[in-house]
Amino acid sequence: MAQYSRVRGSVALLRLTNPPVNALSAAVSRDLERAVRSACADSAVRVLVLRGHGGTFCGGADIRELAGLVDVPFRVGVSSLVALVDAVEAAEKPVVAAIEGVALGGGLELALGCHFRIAHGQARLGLPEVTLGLLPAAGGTQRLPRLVGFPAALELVATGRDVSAEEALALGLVDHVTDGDVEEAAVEFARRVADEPLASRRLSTRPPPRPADLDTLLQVALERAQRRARGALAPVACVQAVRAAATLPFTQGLQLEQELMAALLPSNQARAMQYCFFAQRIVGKWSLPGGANWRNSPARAVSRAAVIGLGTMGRGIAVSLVRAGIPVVAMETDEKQLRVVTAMLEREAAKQRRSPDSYLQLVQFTLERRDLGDADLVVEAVFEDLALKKRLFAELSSSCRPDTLLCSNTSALDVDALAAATRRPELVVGMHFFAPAHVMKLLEVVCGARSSPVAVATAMQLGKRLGKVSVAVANCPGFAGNRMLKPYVEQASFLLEEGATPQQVDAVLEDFGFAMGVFRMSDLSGLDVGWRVREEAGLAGPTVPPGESARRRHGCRYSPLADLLCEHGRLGQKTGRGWYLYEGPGGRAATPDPWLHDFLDQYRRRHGLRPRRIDQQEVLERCLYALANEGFRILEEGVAAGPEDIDTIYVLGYGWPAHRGGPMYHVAAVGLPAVLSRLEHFRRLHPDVPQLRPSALLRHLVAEGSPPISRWRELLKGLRSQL
Ligand SMILES: CCCCCCCCCCCCCC(=O)CC(=O)SCCNC(=O)CCNC(=O)[C@H](O)C(C)(C)COP(=O)(O)OP(=O)(O)OC[C@H]1O[C@@H](n2cnc3c(N)ncnc32)[C@H](O)[C@@H]1OP(=O)(O)O
Ligand SMILES: NC(=O)C1=CN([C@@H]2O[C@H](COP(=O)(O)OP(=O)(O)OC[C@H]3O[C@@H](n4cnc5c(N)ncnc54)[C@H](O)[C@@H]3O)[C@@H](O)[C@H]2O)C=CC1
Repeated sequence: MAQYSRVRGSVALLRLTNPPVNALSAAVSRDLERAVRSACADSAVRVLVLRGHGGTFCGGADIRELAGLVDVPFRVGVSSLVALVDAVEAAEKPVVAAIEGVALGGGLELALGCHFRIAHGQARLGLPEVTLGLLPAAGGTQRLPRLVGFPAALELVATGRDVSAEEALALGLVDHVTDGDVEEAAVEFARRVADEPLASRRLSTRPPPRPADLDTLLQVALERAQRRARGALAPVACVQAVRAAATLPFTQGLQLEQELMAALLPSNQARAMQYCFFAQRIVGKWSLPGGANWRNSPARAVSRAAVIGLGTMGRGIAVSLVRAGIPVVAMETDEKQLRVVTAMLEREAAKQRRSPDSYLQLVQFTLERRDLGDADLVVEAVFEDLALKKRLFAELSSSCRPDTLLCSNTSALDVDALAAATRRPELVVGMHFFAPAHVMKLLEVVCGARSSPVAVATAMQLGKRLGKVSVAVANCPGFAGNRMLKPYVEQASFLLEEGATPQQVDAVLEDFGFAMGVFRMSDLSGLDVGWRVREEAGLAGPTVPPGESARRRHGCRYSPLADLLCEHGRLGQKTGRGWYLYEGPGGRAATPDPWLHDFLDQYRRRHGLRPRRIDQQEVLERCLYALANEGFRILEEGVAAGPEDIDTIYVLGYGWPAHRGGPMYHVAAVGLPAVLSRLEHFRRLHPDVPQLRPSALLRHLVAEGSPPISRWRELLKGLRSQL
């Protein structure tokens, strides 16, 4: 909990202890407040040093208490932290925070209550509450602007971005950075400042920062927040609270901060985002049917990796590896790709404030496969062509060390088929990164039927080391994420056939919170990607059996609209036209295209389709429920271990708004009986669309009385599990 001991005579060392991240639960906050008061009352103590335990300062307020997951009366929980920070700031003896590991959320607010802050060079500091649907409500929104200035505070609070110790020092957030022992440095520092007057160090007493361009700063912050997460409440509340720091005296600002927090805490959005937080931790606790799991299966060390194919994906994967300090052999057949990667590494090094050489020296470019021999792990990212990949895996199996893991970044192909092409199927897994691979936080680890625990553990661990959230899924076409995308995209196309426009469908999805609607997203990725997949699957192009009607495939409804656009050379942004019109090839600004509207009219006339008015609710329900329904099938087949896995994949990989929790969380929040009834309704209207047939699992859950989503994982263990 919290205790204090005296070191070197007059310095009291207070230790905050609540493993693993020293979260400030109500009990811990109260305990620490008592320790602060005792140390202050000890006449032998002149100065206090406050540090954490286990290599970290503090990960913030206890999110389980905030989320109502543990039984602490809410007001007691939150008021203890506020009282603690106030007591620290009001102490008559200097308090020095010794920060290592992280000081996040309430942890940083506690440090802001201290009179001085020392940080270890590797520490990270931030106020990530906005990512939990909250705001820093232990004075953070009022004290931070008084310390680092209004613009920097506004940005940090509204985005939740954390900063390095180096940046914290530049901002004035910390007083000193050390690469040595942080406690030693803090004790030394404390002795130097023991007699300094404290008045100016109490941030609450500082005058409000008043930037001349306040209104512009606020406007820009609000616009950015809306662009990042349309409809999210917390970023707006964060901006309002920081505004108060500039416009109101401290106590009134604090009161507004707490009122805003009182409105956010019980909101559905905060619940959804806190669910996402815990979901992202649950997915790390993977298991395989044989009993191997995250606890009993150690990962193999990856001290050298290789990437094959440096196109859109491979270059991002190579950058991620280099950024994590892992030497990479990068292989290509097209020499000009090597120059692109070099430029990207230089840009990335500049962004991380590193010298270009520190990154470039970690990469060995090659056009020769024999140079891969020494890698611990290879990630293949060549064209999505099964024959090419199988050939490559067979060759790698001969040319790499016998214990080298062979991983594919395929987005949908059969990982077992790749494994079967090698003499080491147990060392083959899918590592499905998302574009751009050095930015997106998701990694789907595709466990083949013969993948060994060590292969899965190594891929999962490597993902974490690259700063990603790794989710284990079983092997099936499209795995979890892309498999669910298919019914979603199909429904959107059917809606166009029935009378909607791309901009209407996109507007509904963007209002729901997606950064981009389905058609804008398809234009961005390139319509030819899906076209090639459909051709391979016999749904489009020359492989369609002769005599098959344009709008039916394998006895089911099919929309050829996207194929027709591709045949017209409309591949999306890359060709300057797709579902929308762009300024030119590579353009980003989408405008509605009159050509497309004529094309849709003609198409409907040709197929005798009478356009009808389609309302927003139908667009949303058909797209999202079809997607979630496929999610239930994935769960019932054991392709994903629980709803948390699917929701994490969608929030981190597909732009599903975090304040809506994810597709499975969303349908649980809407109510499973209501979702079932709407799917049954749509199924009656569209009997030739199998994706609208409610899944057996959805029916089962409704029959079981719609248990809360937190219980689904346990219930699923009784079903067929591939994980
Ligand atoms: C009527 C109403 C009146 C209202 C009045 C309003 C008054 C308001 C009072 C003030 C309220 C206080 C407001 C506030 O400041 C709120 C906060 O501080 S919210 C918390 C902010 N902190 C964070 O968001 C940090 C979250 N954690 C992390 O980012 C990472 O965990 C961390 C970087 C710390 C460590 O990462 P890593 O080493 O990778 O470990 P894991 O992520 O796997 O975590 C390990 C383990 O720890 C659990 N955990 C982490 N952080 C917390 C936490 N803050 N609380 C509880 N538990 C935490 C995590 O879940 C893992 O446990 P599992 O069992 O594996 O899930
Ligand atoms: N583009 C995307 O958004 C995503 C793609 N993927 C998957 O990643 C893989 C790569 O896709 P992209 O990067 O988009 O393709 P890309 O076409 O941009 O790049 C492929 C690269 O592989 C190189 N290459 C081809 N054969 C090679 C060989 N034998 N040896 C070495 N290099 C070779 C090509 O020269 C090209 O530079 C595919 O399997 C794809 O399905 C996965 C997730 C997202």
